[in-house]
Amino acid sequence: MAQSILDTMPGASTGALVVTDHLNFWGGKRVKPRQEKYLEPVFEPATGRILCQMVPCGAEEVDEAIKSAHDAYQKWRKMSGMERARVMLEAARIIRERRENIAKLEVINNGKSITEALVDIDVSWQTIEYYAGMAGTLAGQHVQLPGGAFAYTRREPLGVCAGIGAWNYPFQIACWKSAPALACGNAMVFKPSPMTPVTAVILAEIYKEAGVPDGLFCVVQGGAETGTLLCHHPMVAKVSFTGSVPTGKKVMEMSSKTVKQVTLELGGKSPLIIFKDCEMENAVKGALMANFLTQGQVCCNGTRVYVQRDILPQFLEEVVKRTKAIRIGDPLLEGTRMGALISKPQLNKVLGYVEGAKKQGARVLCGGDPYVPSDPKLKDGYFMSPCVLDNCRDDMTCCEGEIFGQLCQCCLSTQRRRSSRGPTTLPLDWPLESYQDISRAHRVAENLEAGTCFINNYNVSPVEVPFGGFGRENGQVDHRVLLQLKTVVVEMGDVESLFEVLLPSLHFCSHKCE
Ligand SMILES: NC(=O)C1=CN([C@@H]2O[C@H](COP(=O)(O)OP(=O)(O)OC[C@H]3O[C@@H](n4cnc5c(N)ncnc54)[C@H](O)[C@@H]3O)[C@@H](O)[C@H]2O)C=CC1
Repeated sequence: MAQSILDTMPGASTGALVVTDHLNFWGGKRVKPRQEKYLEPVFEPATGRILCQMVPCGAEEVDEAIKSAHDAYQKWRKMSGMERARVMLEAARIIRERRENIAKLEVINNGKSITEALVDIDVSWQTIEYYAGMAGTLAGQHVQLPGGAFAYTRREPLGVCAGIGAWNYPFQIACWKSAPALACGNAMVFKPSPMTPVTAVILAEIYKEAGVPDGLFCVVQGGAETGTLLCHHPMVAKVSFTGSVPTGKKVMEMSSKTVKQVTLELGGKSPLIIFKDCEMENAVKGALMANFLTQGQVCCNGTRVYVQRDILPQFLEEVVKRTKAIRIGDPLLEGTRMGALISKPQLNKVLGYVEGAKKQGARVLCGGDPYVPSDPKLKDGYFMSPCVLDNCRDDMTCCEGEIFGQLCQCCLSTQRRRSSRGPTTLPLDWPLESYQDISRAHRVAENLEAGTCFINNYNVSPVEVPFGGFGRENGQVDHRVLLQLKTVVVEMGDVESLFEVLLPSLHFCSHKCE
């Protein structure tokens, strides 16, 4: 049982946990996978050891989960917003109470530092709390019409929503997707990334414990094939996806076949602009926050850093000094600030970008190498020293695509040009502007084509604020795409028919003919 996994967490250490519990969840319980011949190993990034086996769900299992979610939806949708809110607040409370144990499990599966994982879990329960607060406020409109007639609109749930998650924020993404969906009266079948299958099922158990109807939040494990089954299933009303741009396009295309609504949270390649009137200490801190969270595996990171010429040497010196001081190692230790990348292929991909950047003329100011921590149990982990590049140009490979690693995040694209680059071709842009001249800050924000602009900070995403570059999650916008509007028109008098005038003559005529 998940509870027992969480119970073992207080004494958990890196390199010791093996997860053998079933990772699917529907009908209110964990479900044994049926396609065991297709099992895929899931690795603990800090050690390279096998943590568990993920068995993808096939068509029959996906169908069963969706039907279980649909049954729960029939009960949940009839509850008032306040009733739903109470259950959700209880779920938020349980998560808060178990935050440390959930965070530890997340670290073991994902490789990020415990300091960051704790923030993720806090953001998770806050998201559920926020949308619980909104559940009771969802209301339609009343419109008065002539002659005492009126119309009203009802804001109704869509039905069963599918959530497809990425591996960089496994538990948080499951909460970001489920909290607004459930608050609006929907059910959700969630598919985590096959690389991080462990914590979504903990969320399913917590929702159940809090009192949702059995099946309301289901978890199906798997990769592209299972995701495809969700996108094609006729009983799924909406797909909310987080991941890469190419997969997002496929999700949109598949969902269009059965006219499902879609929310896409995709990758990006955001710029970070540092003006010479910045407060240097904050600009440097902002650059680190923009580049190194979750080992650089964050879709909104500010990876292309444009610094005005006058302050460039000082800026680089400070950034390099602090980057070298980042403590890398066992992600479960309190003092660690950088853990391991998600997988060996991801590590190799990022190292490949470093080599490519060097060949194209970038200068490595620090890092960019595989890192072997002194603790022998971490020798096969996917660690890399965070890297700062100088002399980058927009046409370099490292400045074009999303890298998702410590190179990308510290790829200082410090071009000696006067103008800062315009929007990227990717759908996601979160530019940072760091300066003290606040009127310039607003002028630049107005003229950037971007989903979000941070002024004098970076990667600050409280749940109250809409997040995204293509689709939007959080804040007061998310729930609108999780509800459908039904208009009800009510007549209080007699029916006026346009055809009524013809009737007397017709009647007269037939009478005469008789
Ligand atoms: N926006 C974000 O937060 C994230 C962006 N990414 C970007 O994506 C890159 C690759 O990461 P992946 O995890 O491989 O992303 P991905 O886009 O391949 O996978 C994301 C999710 O979609 C599922 N999926 C894959 N193919 C599918 C299909 N045909 N139909 C339905 N679902 C499908 C995956 O199983 C996973 O749950 C990263 O290097 C990064 O650039 C990755 C994670 C998060």
